[in-house]
Amino acid sequence: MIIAVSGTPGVGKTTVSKLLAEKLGYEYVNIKDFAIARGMGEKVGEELELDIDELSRAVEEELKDRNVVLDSHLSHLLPADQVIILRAHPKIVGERLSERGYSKQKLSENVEAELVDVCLVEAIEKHENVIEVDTTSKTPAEVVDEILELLNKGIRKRIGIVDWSEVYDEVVPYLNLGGEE
Ligand SMILES: Nc1ncnc2c1ncn2[C@@H]1O[C@H](COP(=O)(O)OP(=O)(O)OP(=O)(O)O)[C@@H](O)[C@H]1O
Repeated sequence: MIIAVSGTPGVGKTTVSKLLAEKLGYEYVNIKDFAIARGMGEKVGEELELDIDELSRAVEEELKDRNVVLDSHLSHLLPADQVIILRAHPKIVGERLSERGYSKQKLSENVEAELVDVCLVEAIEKHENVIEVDTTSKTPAEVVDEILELLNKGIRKRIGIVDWSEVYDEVVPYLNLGGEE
């Protein structure tokens, strides 16, 4: 069983993926490490540009018969039996990515992506089994318990639980509306 945990950078994918894998007794797979170990991808500045088709083939070939939790903001684009899309208030995403020293442009791109549901929309275009979880004001353990409760009830699809358009004004400070670098 492949469970893909995805979402905007900074929503808590790695934290939740590791705890979810531990609770399920699944292998934790960081997709970036998986790709690098196989000589995939091309360094573009700080980023590793990955070929999704090549990555999908490798995941399909190597992981399809194993119980794994895939951790990446790209994992919803890969072959998976279940996709978990983590959400967080865009202000939280902004605060966390600011602490990492993201440029104003990169910060704005990611906050906007969370604001307009980019990962969720991409996930439901590709997968039927998509569970969306709002991590705002929840501990990682509470998030994992919520995921396990849904899966144990046989719920494979639960989306449409956040609408950040209502908080747009709160995140304007993180949006690079002036086009600064
Ligand atoms: N539920 C939570 N409550 C409070 N803090 C959290 C929670 N989940 C994650 N964090 C914190 O938020 C930061 C980002 O978490 P994490 O690295 O797991 O996010 P990510 O989505 O994997 O980011 P990236 O995609 O950049 O790797 C970390 O400092 C982590 O400790």
